[in-house]
Amino acid sequence: MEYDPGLVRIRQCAIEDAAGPSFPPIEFQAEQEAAHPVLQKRVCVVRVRLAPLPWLTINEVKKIADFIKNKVPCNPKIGIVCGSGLGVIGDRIRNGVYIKYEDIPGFLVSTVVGHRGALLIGDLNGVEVVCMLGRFHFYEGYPTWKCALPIRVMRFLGVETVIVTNAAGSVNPTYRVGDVMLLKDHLFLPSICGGLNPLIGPNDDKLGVRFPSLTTAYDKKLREIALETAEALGLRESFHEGVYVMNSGPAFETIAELNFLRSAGADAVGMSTLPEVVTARHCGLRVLAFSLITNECIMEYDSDKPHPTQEEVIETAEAKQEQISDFVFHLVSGMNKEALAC
Ligand SMILES: O=P(O)(O)O[C@@H]1C[C@H](O)[C@@H](CO)O1
Ligand code: HPA
Repeated sequence: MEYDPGLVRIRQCAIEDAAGPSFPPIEFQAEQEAAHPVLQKRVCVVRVRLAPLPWLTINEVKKIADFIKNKVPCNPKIGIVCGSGLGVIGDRIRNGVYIKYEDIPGFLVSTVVGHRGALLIGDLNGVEVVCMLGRFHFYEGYPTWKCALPIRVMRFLGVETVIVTNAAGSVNPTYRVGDVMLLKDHLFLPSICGGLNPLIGPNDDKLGVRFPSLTTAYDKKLREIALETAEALGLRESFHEGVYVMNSGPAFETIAELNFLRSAGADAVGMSTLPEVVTARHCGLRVLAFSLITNECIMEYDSDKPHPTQEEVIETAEAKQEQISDFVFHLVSGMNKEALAC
């Protein structure tokens, strides 16, 4: 259809100005030309379609939580995110009800091997928990805020504390494959270098503050309970506290990158967890996070050690899964006792 392109451009500018520069793309379609009844001029009628904002509002997140509560009446206080190969933690849950991610409207789907793709709600050692059997990664193509959406859903299910787990490679030479590192701090590279913080976008003050502090992101008391649990299980020697660094993935790191990360203070490197931790702290959840060290990172050019592969990651996780699930089984009980005593 013929229309005056100048007129469309003017209207487009006006709408973009009003909407602000961070608005998502706006589509314009010249629909028809008509005589303006008052101005007695021919004008172009334009249909404007505003793309919806990409972020979910609190009400939309609540709706997902309500859907889950309607399906499974529940009141979980602890949420668990299972990293690669660690879904076996769910096998210890009694009277559990599974909800596949694909059956939850507004949720996402797991696309990675080793991630089962379901929520499991039930009793873990006397504590009601909601467990994510598989998580969402940035490298799957999900924006970081979406990777962390389940954490907000957990918050609206009533969760107060989250245990976030992952598989990671060690850059600390004292760590061994099969060890566990409790996160005491992190380097969120995709956030500080790439602007990929999950809290970017409109902030709802009802959920959390615009500028949350992460100085004490990893709860000290929960780490103490975790170390006591490891001690009681005879695992203390293989437990460490350290700094986790997130690489966006999916490529594993180069030797130069690993040496750079080590010199920056990292102990272990992975491709997940931090969007969830930041989102959890923003909405007031306490966080305990740990990495299972599934491989040693290669830091020297003349090394003849095997290159890291996802198969090795899953293999180590599977070899250690019973120990890890036993640890989490006892850990939730200790955490629950502490929460009740507070
Ligand atoms: O979900 P996690 O972080 O355990 O997934 C593992 C670790 C890396 O993200 C990726 C490559 O091994 O899988
Ligand atoms: N690098 C990054 N992510 C990982 C690794 C690693 O060596 N191992 C498991 N996840």
